Order: sequence, then C-alpha cells, then structure tokens
Amino acid sequence: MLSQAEIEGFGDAQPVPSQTVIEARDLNLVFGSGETAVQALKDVNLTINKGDFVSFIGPSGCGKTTFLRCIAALEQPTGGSLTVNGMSPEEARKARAYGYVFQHAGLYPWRTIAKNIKLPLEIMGYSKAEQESRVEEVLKLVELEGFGGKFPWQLSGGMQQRASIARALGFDADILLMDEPFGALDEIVRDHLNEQLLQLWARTDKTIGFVTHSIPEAVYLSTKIVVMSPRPGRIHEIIDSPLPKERPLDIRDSAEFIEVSHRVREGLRAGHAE
Ligand SMILES: Nc1ncnc2c1ncn2[C@@H]1O[C@H](COP(=O)(O)OP(=O)(O)OP(=O)(O)O)[C@@H](O)[C@H]1O
Repeated sequence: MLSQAEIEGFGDAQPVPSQTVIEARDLNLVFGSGETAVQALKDVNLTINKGDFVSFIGPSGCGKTTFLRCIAALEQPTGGSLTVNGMSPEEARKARAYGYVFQHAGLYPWRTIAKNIKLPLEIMGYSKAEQESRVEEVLKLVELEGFGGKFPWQLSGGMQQRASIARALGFDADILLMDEPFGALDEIVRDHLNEQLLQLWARTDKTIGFVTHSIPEAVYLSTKIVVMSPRPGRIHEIIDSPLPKERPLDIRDSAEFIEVSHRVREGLRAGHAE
C-alpha cells in the first residue's frame, strides 16, 4: 500500500530534466591556413537534447555539413568543445552512438538491400541470427518489407533513400545524422518520406540532426531550426518550433506553420545581409 506521503507526492511530480545529447561550445573549424584558410565554423554554440529533431538550414558553404561531420568525428574542430552523449566525438563513434545518412543513398550495388543493411552489423560482430532480425525490423520501420532480396538498382530513388535510412538504423543508435537525404527527390516523394521520417522519429524517440535547403521541410520536421550564415559559417538564429509533435501534412497550411516559415526566411535573409 502507498503511504500518505507517496500519495501526496503524486500531485507535484517534477518535470523530467532534458538530457543533453550533443553540446557544442565555442566550436571553431578552420580548413587550411594562410591566405587560403576557410573558416567553416565560427563560435558555434548549440545544445541538442534527447528526442530533439534539429534541422540545419542556410546557404551553400555555411558549414551545415561540416558541423554534422564534426559530430560524427569525420572532421576535427580547431577550437572549442564538442560532446556527443557526454563523450568526445571519437569515443561516441567507437560506441556506435549514431547512424549517418548521406545525400546520396550510397548503397553497394553488388549487395542486396538486406546485405547492405547487414554490412555494418557484420563489421560490429553481430551474430547471423541478430543480423537477420535487425534487417527484418528496420525494413519494417522504413516500410520496405519484402525488398531485402532486391538489389539497389531494382528500387526507385525514394526507396533507395529509405534503404539507406534502414542501414543507419540497423544498429539501433540513439542519434541519427542526416545530410540532405531527400534533396535529390521530387516533391511528392519527399513529402511522403518526410511523413514517414516523422512517424519513425515519434515511434523511436531518436535524436535527429538533419541538413536541408528547404524551408518547408525544415519547419515540417523540426523541433528546433538552426539558421546558419556563411563566410564565416556560424549560427545566425535558433528557432524553437511551437508546432505539436503530431504533424499531418496539411499542418503546412496552418497559420503557425506559415509564421515559423516566415521567421526562418527572415533569418536566412538577415544572415545573408550580415
Ligand atoms: N575538406 C575541406 N577543405 C577545405 N575547405 C572545405 C572542406 N570542406 C568544406 N570546406 C569549406 O568549408 C565551408 C563549409 O562547407 P560545408 O560543406 O560545411 O557547407 P554546407 O553549408 O554544408 O554547404 P552545402 O549546402 O553546399 O552542402 C565551405 O566554404 C567549403 O568550401
């Protein structure tokens, strides 16, 4: 039986504190040196919490990809600090903290979809039975059940991108880093994949970092929109979205959606003018 103190305690439950997943403090990255040096990131400060869907938007060359690559330990910052799940990016990579989805699906054409998904699992030493069950599970998540035996060239562009998302989900990392994954697809396919990605995010509670050039895509998907500006690459503004987590496609016609889109557009304009 519960004590009186326990019963009374139910009334004043404390909010669960947000768990920081990615933290950048005064992050800088300069490529090269001397006259040809390029400051790809300047004084970037950003906190991403568990379950956030964060989009990075800004003109070409503002450092979106570079920032994602720093998180994935594919680039080495030249100043400041960056932690991923409380670890250095290198440690997080070794701990398989994230899956990475590139702009182009990047599937091996000589391997079937199932064998593409299995590749990282083989490298990580998953047993054959675990590999099979993970492949089944992630193909279901991206709605590609029954396509495991096909080769990439037998799938449409949108299906290939879904397969590459399945590969990134294969080892069940909490963080998904996506660099313009739908940039090369037509609007209708992109809408559909955006919807599916949101559903997947809601079901799995992953933390997602997503690079895009599209304002509607950024606003539709994100809980936080990071507007960046170039030369040097930096954060111009961080917009926390007021939209609910549940987002049917027609939310894009709502006054709130239009208002956030307007703020992003204004941010991009102001960043350009600086
Ligand atoms: N390996 C590299 N060596 C030198 N300069 C680089 C390197 N990688 C990126 N840069 C430069 O750093 C800057 C930021 O590049 P980055 O690719 O991060 O931009 P982006 O915002 O992702 O651009 P896009 O939207 O075109 O993909 C650019 O000026 C780019 O030319």
